[in-house]
Amino acid sequence: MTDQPEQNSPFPHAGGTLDAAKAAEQNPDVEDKEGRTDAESLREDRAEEQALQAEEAHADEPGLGGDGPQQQRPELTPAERAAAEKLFGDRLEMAEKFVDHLCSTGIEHGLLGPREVPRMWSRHVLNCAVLGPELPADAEVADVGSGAGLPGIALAIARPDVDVMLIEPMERRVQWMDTVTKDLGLDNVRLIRARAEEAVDEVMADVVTARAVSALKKLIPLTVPLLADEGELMLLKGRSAEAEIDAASKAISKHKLQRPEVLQLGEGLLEEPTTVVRCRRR
Ligand SMILES: C[S@@+](CC[C@H](N)C(=O)[O-])C[C@H]1O[C@@H](n2cnc3c(N)ncnc32)[C@H](O)[C@@H]1O
Repeated sequence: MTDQPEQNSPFPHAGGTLDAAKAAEQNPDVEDKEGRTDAESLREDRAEEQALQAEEAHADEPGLGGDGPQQQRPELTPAERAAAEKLFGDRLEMAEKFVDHLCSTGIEHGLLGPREVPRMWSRHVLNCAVLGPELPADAEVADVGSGAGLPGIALAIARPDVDVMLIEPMERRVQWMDTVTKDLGLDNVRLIRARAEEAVDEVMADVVTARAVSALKKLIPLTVPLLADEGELMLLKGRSAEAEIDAASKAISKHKLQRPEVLQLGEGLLEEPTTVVRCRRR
């Protein structure tokens, strides 16, 4: 999860259950709704499961950013400062403290790559915070695959009226977010250590967000079950947004969603606007 916010995570899928595994082994040629055979689907699930375990095992190893000198928070450029003041208001100091954590322990723990430090504001924190003004008043927000708290912590800082559930399966990342949110004194967040698919019974959100977790065709089945009836998905994406929507057409119709909208947020505020895919139920 180092460099590219728009890069797709290799480990978003639920992982096969034992029953699914048995079924796949017995019926290797049966196709699922996405046209994959059970055996292909199982292989893909296992690869994703292994990738998640491998990433967990190596997340805190030296060499992922912890070896070098401690990195410092980059200065805000005048344009970034104007955006940060607008988005964070009187919580700008809290946002600065969050950036301090990202640039120090966040890098040391391998949550972001060291090359991200100079662009921590523009490409990560401001890029996520531009979603803030789009959230309904007092909304319940669920951020799936929060990792280093992006976008979840940035949104909780920008919008003190909303409650943000930070859903993340990897223990070290959850511990890091726990330390950081306590240090910031951020009281409108709740940490849920789980995969999205395990959190279905305890989450019913007005807005579900995710950044760099998975391509849309896999992200939709993970996130829609966490939505309240009138809720909406706000998924941060990159240039691939339209192509991902096309590739997700079966998931969109299966989950009874309207055709997603692609929004460009932060135009005139950020050097590069943030692409967000918004989906609502039909
Ligand atoms: C590439 S990181 C992105 C982290 C953060 N959203 C960001 O933009 O910096 C992907 C994160 O998604 C988490 N993840 C993967 N599969 C998930 C699932 N099924 N449910 C919830 N989180 C998941 C991973 O543990 C990882 O922290």
